[in-house]
Amino acid sequence: MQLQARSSVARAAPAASRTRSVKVCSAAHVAGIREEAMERGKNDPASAFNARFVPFKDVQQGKLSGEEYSLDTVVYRSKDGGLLDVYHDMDALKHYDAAYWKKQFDGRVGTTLWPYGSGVWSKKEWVLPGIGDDDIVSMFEGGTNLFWAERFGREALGMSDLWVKQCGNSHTGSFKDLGMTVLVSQVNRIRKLRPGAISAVGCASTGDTSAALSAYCAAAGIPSIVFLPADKISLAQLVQPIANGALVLSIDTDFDGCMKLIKEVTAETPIYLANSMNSLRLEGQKTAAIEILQQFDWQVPDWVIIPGGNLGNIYAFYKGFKMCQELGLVDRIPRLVCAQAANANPLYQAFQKGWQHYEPMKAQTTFASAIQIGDPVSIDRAILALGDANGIVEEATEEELMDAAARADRTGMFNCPHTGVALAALTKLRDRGVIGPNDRTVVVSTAHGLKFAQSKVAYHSKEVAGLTCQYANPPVPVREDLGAVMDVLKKTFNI
Ligand SMILES: Cc1ncc(COP(=O)(O)O)c(C=O)c1O
Ligand SMILES: N[C@@H](CCOP(=O)(O)O)C(=O)O
Repeated sequence: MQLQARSSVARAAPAASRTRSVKVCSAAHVAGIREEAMERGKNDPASAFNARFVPFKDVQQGKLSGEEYSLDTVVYRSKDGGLLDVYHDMDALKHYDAAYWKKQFDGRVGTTLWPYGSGVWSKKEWVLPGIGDDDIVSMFEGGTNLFWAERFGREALGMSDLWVKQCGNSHTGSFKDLGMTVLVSQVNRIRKLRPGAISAVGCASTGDTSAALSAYCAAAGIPSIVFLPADKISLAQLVQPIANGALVLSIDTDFDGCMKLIKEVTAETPIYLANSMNSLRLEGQKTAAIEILQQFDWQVPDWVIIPGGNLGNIYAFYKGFKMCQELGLVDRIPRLVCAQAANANPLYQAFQKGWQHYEPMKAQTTFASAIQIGDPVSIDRAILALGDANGIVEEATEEELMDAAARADRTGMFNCPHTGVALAALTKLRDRGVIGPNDRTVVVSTAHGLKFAQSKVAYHSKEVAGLTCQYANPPVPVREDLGAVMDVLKKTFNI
């Protein structure tokens, strides 16, 4: 749909400035927030924009084939079985200039105005423009800190401009919240439009998608089902969907086996698929890229390094950067690095072969358990993203990823093993001189380290077979005796 007339839409002031800021915390006011959002929605400028599903192949070929689906349709694949993409009416968005969008997005930071206080929904016009504010299920996700890794950059890598985007500082402890707010909001809308169309929402997971899905569904009162590979996820991740009341199936297979099963189940039942094969998820995840640019005052970093497993997120970041470029907010996009565990590295293998040959693999056990994936659903999306962003794929062994996480922890972080994979990839690219000492570089931290306490404890206890654990810092057992305590202090600090 084209924007009718610029003047008619432009007359409406931005929603954030038209409506009083609602500083509300108590449950008694919640109905008020939703009513106000509904009222505001009647002339919401976002409704002048339009997004729909198109075949991903059309995006690859840069040409629309005419096959398209409303976002209210339950569909995950194009007619030829390929992936879909959410396609935005860019001409409509272009009716507003870059200054308008920057002002709009910047003006919503930190607000409690529903739903714009969310880092995702603060970009609503670029995400799901057609959804009513009242249908949105949000925890005010996003808005995560961009940590200047000053000491780690300087001491470990000789870098001056290294940053870590802390996507794990989020409601369920990973970046998955960004995509799940979008998917569950759209499910909420479809269930209101067509009761019975979706009876529950399901996913296969290595632990983070399941945590986010179960939390957002629980908030909305929607049943959720998660397929987990038995004994292959952390205890913290296992307990998350259990606590949120999801139906948890612990299946005697790996993630790829769970993914195969959930695809079959969702093809045959009114259970809606919540994995990133469903491109709605990526619309939320792409806002992390936009947020990084915003946090740098719309200056473009040289490199962004992202750990990759099912490979939806690397494409989501690319899409976020690309939209900012196409709409004139920035003049280029950063170079992207996808970092994989050496034990689960099908993308790395294909990159090594110059993209001439790709083969799924049986992923081996890795401490980076959330990316223990051998048959990534978004392989084509990742290849497109890396091709256009002059990208690189790097890998990290178990020792490299655990050491990198532990070493960076010593400078004030608390990294999950997947962030360790990205930090190890960065270390290798610095060693080879690919990334320069003054290059502005962002490492995307995808989950909170507290979800992976078990493996961190094992590392610091030097209990990992085959690893030297050179940055281990085991606790010192001491008797309840001042002399004994003083002995340890004197030895450690030479006092
Ligand atoms: C913590 C964590 N990091 C990285 C990833 C990789 O993201 P993607 O599957 O989108 O490549 C995942 C999930 O796969 C994850 O849970
Ligand atoms: N790491 C993921 C794996 C599934 O990825 P998805 O983005 O396709 O849902 C998880 O936490 O389950």
